[in-house]
Amino acid sequence: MSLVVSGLSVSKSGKAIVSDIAFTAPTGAITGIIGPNGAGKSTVLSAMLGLLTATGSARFEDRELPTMPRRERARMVALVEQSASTEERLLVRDVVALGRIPHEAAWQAAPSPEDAGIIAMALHETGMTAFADRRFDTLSGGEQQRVHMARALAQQPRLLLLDEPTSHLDIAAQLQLLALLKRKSASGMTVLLVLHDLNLAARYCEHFVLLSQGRLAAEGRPDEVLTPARLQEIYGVNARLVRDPQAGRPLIVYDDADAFPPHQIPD
Ligand SMILES: Nc1ncnc2c1ncn2[C@@H]1O[C@H](COP(=O)(O)OP(=O)(O)OP(=O)(O)O)[C@@H](O)[C@H]1O
Repeated sequence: MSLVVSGLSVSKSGKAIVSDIAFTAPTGAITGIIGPNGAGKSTVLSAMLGLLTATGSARFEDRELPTMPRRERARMVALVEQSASTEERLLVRDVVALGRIPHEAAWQAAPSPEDAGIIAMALHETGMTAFADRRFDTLSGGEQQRVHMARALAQQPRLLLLDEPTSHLDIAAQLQLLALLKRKSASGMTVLLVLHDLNLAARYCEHFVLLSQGRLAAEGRPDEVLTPARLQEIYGVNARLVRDPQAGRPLIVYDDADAFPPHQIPD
């Protein structure tokens, strides 16, 4: 069943952060939420889960996500945040085991054999098996990001939300992660992810949701959403679109950018 978002609005400090966002993320597909810095992408993910005060609707499997009881929702939806806080003194396998908590009985002291198998599989799928007995705070940024992914997989969600999950990953790890998400979506998981790399997004996402200044700017297939005119209007970049001869997906070739406008020059 698709994720259907409608009329989603968030205000903070009296200012509209996102307004009247509406889109549909199809089941068994990867939907990419794209848009410039500050467009409202992370805000939309948080609002969909009721993690901040919002109006509007985010429905999945006939349930209203923002108002669902947290534990019940965690059996259905996992979120990999941009910078997740983690109990740093835990071992990697214990961080991943946190993903099983929504599924455990209240009295359960340790993971069941079934849970242990699911945790081992999540470590394997993210290439983190060899790190299982390392302390989380000794890992590199990219390794930590993979552990957060493993924790989300251990949750066995039917809807997986990811906020810039590749930001710390080298190119091989980025491709491996996206291929993993592709397999998950092909087996029925609905995947929604925020990505800044538009070429990578166009390669792996079937559906795009483009945000700009807190509003929905476009929604549809990557080749429908990514046009040179839109890239100029929304990102302020000059680009040409060509087609990847093998994958058949759109490829963006960027022209050189102008220097930073004065207000963006770092101190
Ligand atoms: N408390 C607040 N008061 C005013 N503005 C805020 C507040 N919190 C967030 N914002 C603004 O809301 C906008 C949307 O933020 P959000 O993190 O959702 O953007 P984003 O699209 O995820 O950006 P990025 O790509 O940089 O991660 C930003 O311009 C941010 O500065």
